[in-house]
Amino acid sequence: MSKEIYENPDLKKERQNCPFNKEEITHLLDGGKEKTIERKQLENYILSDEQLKDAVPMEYLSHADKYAEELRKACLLMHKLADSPAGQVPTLRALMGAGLGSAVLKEGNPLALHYVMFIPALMGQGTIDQQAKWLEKAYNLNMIGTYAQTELGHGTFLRGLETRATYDPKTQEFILESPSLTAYKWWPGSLGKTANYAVVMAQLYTKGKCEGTHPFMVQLRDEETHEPLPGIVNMWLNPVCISSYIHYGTYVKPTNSKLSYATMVFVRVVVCQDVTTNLRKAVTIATRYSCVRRQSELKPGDREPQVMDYQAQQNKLLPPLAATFAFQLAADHLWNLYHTANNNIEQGDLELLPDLHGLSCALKALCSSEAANFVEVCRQSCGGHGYMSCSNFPRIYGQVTAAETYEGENTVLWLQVARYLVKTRKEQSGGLSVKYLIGEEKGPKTVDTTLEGIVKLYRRAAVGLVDVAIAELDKSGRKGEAPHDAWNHAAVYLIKAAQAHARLFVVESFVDSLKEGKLSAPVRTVLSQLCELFIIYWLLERSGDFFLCSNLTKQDLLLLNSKYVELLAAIRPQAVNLVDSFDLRDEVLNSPLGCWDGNVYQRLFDEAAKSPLNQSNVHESFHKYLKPLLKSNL
Ligand SMILES: CCCCCCCCCCCCCCCC(=O)SCCNC(=O)CCNC(=O)[C@H](O)C(C)(C)COP(=O)(O)OP(=O)(O)OC[C@H]1O[C@@H](n2cnc3c(N)ncnc32)[C@H](O)[C@@H]1OP(=O)(O)O
Ligand SMILES: Cc1cc2nc3c(=O)[nH]c(=O)nc-3n(C[C@H](O)[C@H](O)[C@H](O)COP(=O)(O)OP(=O)(O)OC[C@H]3O[C@@H](n4cnc5c(N)ncnc54)[C@H](O)[C@@H]3O)c2cc1C
Repeated sequence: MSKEIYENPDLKKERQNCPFNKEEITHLLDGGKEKTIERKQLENYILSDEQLKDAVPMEYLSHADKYAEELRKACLLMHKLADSPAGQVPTLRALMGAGLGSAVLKEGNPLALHYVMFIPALMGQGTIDQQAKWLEKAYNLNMIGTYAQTELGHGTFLRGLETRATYDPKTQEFILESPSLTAYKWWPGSLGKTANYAVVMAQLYTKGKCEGTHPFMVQLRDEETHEPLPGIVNMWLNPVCISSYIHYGTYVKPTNSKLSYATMVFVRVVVCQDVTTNLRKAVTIATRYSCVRRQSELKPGDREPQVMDYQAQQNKLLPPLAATFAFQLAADHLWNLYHTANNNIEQGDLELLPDLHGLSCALKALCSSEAANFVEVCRQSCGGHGYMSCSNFPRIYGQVTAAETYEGENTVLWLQVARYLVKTRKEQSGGLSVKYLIGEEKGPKTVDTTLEGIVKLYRRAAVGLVDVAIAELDKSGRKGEAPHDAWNHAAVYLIKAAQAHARLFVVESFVDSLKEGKLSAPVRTVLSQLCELFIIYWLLERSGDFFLCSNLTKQDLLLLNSKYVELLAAIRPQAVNLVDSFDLRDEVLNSPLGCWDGNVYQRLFDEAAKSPLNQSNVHESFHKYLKPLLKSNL
């Protein structure tokens, strides 16, 4: 007799009479029906393998055992790559970062940097000969690489990196050295115990002249014994300069000195998608839990309500729910720009490079910081159970906040965006993704609070804040301040302008995608409600920017506030159906709070029982420490 599948009655009721086709949204997020089928096949292929399951929860293992266990599973996953039903590249993408891979590798993938940075660096920076020599070895996992750029003393300021690569024309070799403690490579993933090669970013010196940072291929460990090579600590190695600019002893300048920064651009682009995946997990866990959890009294004398029925809870969870769609659509748009720009760069056409740099910095900083804030709100919305390690919120939060720092600390990236915006506005040229900065924006006198009208307000704020920042820079210039001082003293304005630009891009991507998308009427309705909720939410959060740069009035704001709370109420009934559309398996959510069946309390109890401390009634430490204390009559 088939075992009755438990489904929490409240969740069951939430799922009745769904007015839209959930699968249509699943296909939209996957990139089409075929992609959904492929993803589900891959998930079954990976998650059905008993060898990939944890015998004990990772949190109860020592540091070294965690590493060994993650490495065991990561290597097993690589063995499964060859027979994957989804093909190598889609499988690799799924196994890196926050998606399917996180269901197996909960502490992180020791081989991630090999695929996310080492191979892309070879592909983007290596010459044809170097790619012929290294790429096959890297793809066949006959070598494991990492990307070693950050040092103890420098992570942001690449022109300040201390590692030196001096070219010796006599031996035609490069001598790589770390001249000081602060020059030690620090942070590169897998560098400690896993990788035996690295792309090392170092200052290239030739004929006594520093030619700036360049990538070098360096062997770190013996391929057989895995022992560090002699001198590895002082990095006295015979590396190979990738994308050699040394022709017969003479340095040949690259067409653009920033091409060596290209790997970072790629990762910034994929990080937007990765933090969005993590945000989807957090929103799913919090939403399902908020419909299972009943607490307090809404109507005197009534049964305790689902906490999702509190407007305060909807205000916490529905903007991040909307954000998952907004960030996904913007990340897709950025991914397309990346491919176009990259294809052009390969043909020597660098025209889109500044746009790609500006936009990838903007979106990486925006998506990672907003996602981190939203994940914390999701955690808080689950009360004490959200604080438990098994809720998965601590791990999701740790992964998303890391993205605020790695691949370019967000503040530094905002300032890069501002540099690009000021230049585009002043020169009135280029600026593919910021075309609103070229030519005069005729802002509407009265504010129109329709969707299109609100997008126009975002544009007014974006261009207005750049002008405010430029006015500050000019004011400092007139006072005789040097450009670098003026820039530093305008940083607050510059960052606001960069953030307004990033928000405009996300808002326009969301609105345009709904306009262009072939959606059924019910799906269009619910996504349009989410879109309107999100762009009003952000406007209310940043209303100062809009008051400063448009004719927004107090009346308009009150009207938008009422529209916002109406939308909360309108979307509330579909919250569970929307997160179900993400089609995130319980193993990927990895949280008793977010499981599909809503059997939260039993699963919490089962998780607690797994703790080593719960394997006996009295822990041995009682007899060693507590009992003597209790007897000591202090
Ligand atoms: C595959 C499946 C995936 C699955 C999903 C996995 C995801 C999840 C795993 C993630 C795993 C990651 C793990 C972390 C890996 C690290 O963290 S690797 C290390 C990352 N480090 C960084 O990002 C360093 C940040 N710092 C920098 O990029 C540079 O120092 C800065 C801030 C851009 C400044 O550089 P600078 O040389 O001082 O340049 P600056 O003088 O500011 O500007 C000069 C010109 O260059 C331009 N420029 C600067 N940078 C660039 C650039 N990158 N491009 C083009 N132009 C540029 C400027 O716009 C400027 O142009 P103009 O205005 O003159 O026209
Ligand atoms: C989880 C994780 C994984 C990582 N993996 C790798 C890796 O695989 N390979 C690798 O090479 N690196 C890696 N890193 C390092 C990472 O890239 C750097 O930490 C990052 O680039 C920030 O640099 P920093 O640590 O020097 O911070 P700093 O730049 O020292 O930041 C400190 C403060 O200074 C401020 N600041 C710095 N410059 C400016 C400026 N010009 N204007 C205004 N404020 C400024 C920053 O905003 C910040 O508030 C990793 C980091 C983390 C957290």
